[in-house]
Amino acid sequence: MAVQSVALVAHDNKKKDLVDWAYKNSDQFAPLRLYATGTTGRLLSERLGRDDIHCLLSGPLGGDQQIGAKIAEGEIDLLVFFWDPLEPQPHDPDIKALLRIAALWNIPVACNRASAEFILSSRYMTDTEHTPGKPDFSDYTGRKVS
Ligand SMILES: O=C(CO)COP(=O)(O)O
Repeated sequence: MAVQSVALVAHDNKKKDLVDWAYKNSDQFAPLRLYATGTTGRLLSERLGRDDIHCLLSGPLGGDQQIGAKIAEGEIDLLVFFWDPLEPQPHDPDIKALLRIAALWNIPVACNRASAEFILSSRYMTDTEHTPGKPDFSDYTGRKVS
């Protein structure tokens, strides 16, 4: 399964880095469905000249949770989240929840430009034979609860 949809998220001090990186790779992004939290999405739309980015709510207003829900529903194949390790965020529980859901559903996550470059240059980006392996939660969902 090739990557078809990507979520892009960045904290304020990292937005320039993310937008510059996305612009540099805009040819590779062209065929991909893009999702983003509100402010990140607005900046990306302006810079990439795309009006088809699915801009959700701003992160602190629920956007991180919206992205997490889309990951759980299988709508997002890759998360690029340049989070800021030096700045406390008011919605820290939402950030943690988003990263947890991405780990739970086994999707690749890039947390900075270096990891984003590794992932974007991976042959798995376009390999239709490769399946990242969706986890099987049937033991959990079918468990006995008295
Ligand atoms: O806060 C964010 C991620 O946690 C990003 O939200 P914005 O893109 O709306 O700034």
